[in-house]
Amino acid sequence: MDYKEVTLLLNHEVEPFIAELLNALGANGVVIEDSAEVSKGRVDSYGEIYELNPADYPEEGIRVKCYFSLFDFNDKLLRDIEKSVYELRDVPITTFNMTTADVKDADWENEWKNHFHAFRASEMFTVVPSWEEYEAASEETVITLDPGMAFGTGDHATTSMCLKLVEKYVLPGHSVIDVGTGSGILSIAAHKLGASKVRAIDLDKVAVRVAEENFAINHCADEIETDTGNLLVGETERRDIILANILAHIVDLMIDDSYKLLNDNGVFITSGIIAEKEEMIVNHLKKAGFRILEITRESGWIAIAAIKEVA
Ligand SMILES: C[S@@+](CC[C@H](N)C(=O)[O-])C[C@H]1O[C@@H](n2cnc3c(N)ncnc32)[C@H](O)[C@@H]1O
Repeated sequence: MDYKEVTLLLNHEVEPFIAELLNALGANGVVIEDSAEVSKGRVDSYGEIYELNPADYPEEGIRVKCYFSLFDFNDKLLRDIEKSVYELRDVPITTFNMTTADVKDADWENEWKNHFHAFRASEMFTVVPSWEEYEAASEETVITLDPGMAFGTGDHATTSMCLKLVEKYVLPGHSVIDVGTGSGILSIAAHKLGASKVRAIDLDKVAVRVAEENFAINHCADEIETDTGNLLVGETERRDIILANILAHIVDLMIDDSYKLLNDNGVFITSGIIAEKEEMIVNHLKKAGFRILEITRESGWIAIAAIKEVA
């Protein structure tokens, strides 16, 4: 299928909100190019700086590319994007520019590849694109990924915060369900940590296919169960760990079911929550019976680990 690419130039303050906003309007994928990345540089495990190509990044602010199928695209959509950006509460809009272009499906898949290089995502895990040669140091555990059209290269703040929490709370023998698995990255991490049973589900059929491909690349296709599914609807098996990196208003819908489906002392690890929604989610978690173990924060996003504590 061919897509319409919508490119937005925006000031930095919009960054924590723009992916959620565009996803809510039906975007099939969002890529954010941040001018600050060029000056930051990236370090791989040998201490070499990745040379980022400045031509791939805007001179200032952020460039956001998102993709809509031709069925969903029309002039009203562009007006809705502009209106939603200007309606963001407490965010000054000092730069706004929007252009569109036609892209072939294959071009969009390749767009990821310009921005995705091997990187250390947590103390233990290094995420490596499937098309890149990488020699891991002895202390690194590699997750090999081709995210294709699914979310989850690991370098989004929400994914990397979840990975760190997965590394901390998933223990050998645990049973895990990964709701909104995307590329499958968190399930692969849980498996590599010794989880004995992992189930990865996503509402999006394409994401489930991509996750299955990534499980195969990481030699764990036979050990991780996959399915399409809407949150925890229809799930009956109790788990030690529930993972959900989705969006605050969606996570909110699964808090009570998560509590019911966790074993005693089981942990719910969740992200995709913008800082402004922290209070709402924390209050709901506590009301459901959870105790908050920790909250981590990065780039305007938060991640939470909460325990179903039984005295
Ligand atoms: C932000 S991505 C997270 C991907 C990956 N788990 C990660 O941490 O990088 C959210 C995923 O949740 C899926 N999703 C959204 N709503 C869902 C729902 N109601 N039930 C299951 N999955 C859902 C999306 O299709 C997407 O793949």
